[in-house]
Amino acid sequence: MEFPFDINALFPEQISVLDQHLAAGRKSSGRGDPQALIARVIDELGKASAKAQQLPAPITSAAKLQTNTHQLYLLKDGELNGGRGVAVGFLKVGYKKLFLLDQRGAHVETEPLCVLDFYITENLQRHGYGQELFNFMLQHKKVEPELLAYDRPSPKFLAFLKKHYDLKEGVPQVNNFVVFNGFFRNTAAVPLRKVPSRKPEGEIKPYSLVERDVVREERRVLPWPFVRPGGPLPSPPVSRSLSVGSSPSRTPPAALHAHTRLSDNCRAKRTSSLNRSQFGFQ
Ligand SMILES: CC(=O)SCCNC(=O)CCNC(=O)[C@H](O)C(C)(C)COP(=O)(O)OP(=O)(O)OC[C@H]1O[C@@H](n2cnc3c(N)ncnc32)[C@H](O)[C@@H]1OP(=O)(O)O
Repeated sequence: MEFPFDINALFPEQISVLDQHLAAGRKSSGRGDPQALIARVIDELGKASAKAQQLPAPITSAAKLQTNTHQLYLLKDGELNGGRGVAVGFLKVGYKKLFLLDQRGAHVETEPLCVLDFYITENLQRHGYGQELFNFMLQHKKVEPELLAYDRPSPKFLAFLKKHYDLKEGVPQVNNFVVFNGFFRNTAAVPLRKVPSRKPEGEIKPYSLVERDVVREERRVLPWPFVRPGGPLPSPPVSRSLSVGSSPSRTPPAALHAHTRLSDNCRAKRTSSLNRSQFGFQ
């Protein structure tokens, strides 16, 4: 995604880790307030992500980032757009308190790191950028992919997780999050924040109200999947499957460190692909 200002001046690193302060490590050498320009990049990427996922409104924006404790990894390609750089995409993660079901169907109260939003601009998808961004986050957060919770992953994202990290056996949940088999097997290594068993009433909702749900709340009276008295079961808000891999079959857990083994492949693929697709950026 191109912008009418110098992306390289705004984001000195190939991947910038942004939080509520909207600072990317260096003051812009161009015109304008760096924070406002960073906000503009986040807002445009957030809008494009929502459109790609057919969400009614963006779940990622500068304003939302400023009022949460989420982290947003922003990937640029500094060589494109005549050396001014382009914003390639972003990955947003954050901790969420969740009730999850383990393989035996028992409720587990957790606070895992969750993947909340993930987007690579359309014309750069399937070039390895997504894997580069995801691997960076895994290393930055020191976490393995099966130890994360995924907020309503799209079909493309599920294909991505299966291909790159061998994540395919999901543990069925009643909320919108997807976790994979290794999530519960490796709880010793999970950056789970153990939540005290006794919580004030209502602090944790049986149905986790997250950003995607807040968007939906603006259009609905009752949150899915609760049924209106006497009414039919409402449909999910978007036409994406809400859980995956409910097969009872058990396969060996995904090999740890798969992402590091694959990172070289992803770079090689992207480099060759880029030669065919460096035109027509939005
Ligand atoms: C919790 C959430 O954030 S859910 C929302 C996820 N985001 C979206 O769905 C937005 C649109 N999609 C995208 O932005 C991207 O496709 C991402 C972020 C899912 C993946 O980023 P990419 O740069 O495309 O991934 P990368 O190139 O590293 O890996 C490619 C693999 O991802 C999967 N993938 C990517 N695009 C597609 C697609 N159009 N159809 C099917 N699978 C896809 C495939 O497994 C693909 O491997 P393949 O080309 O050999 O089939």
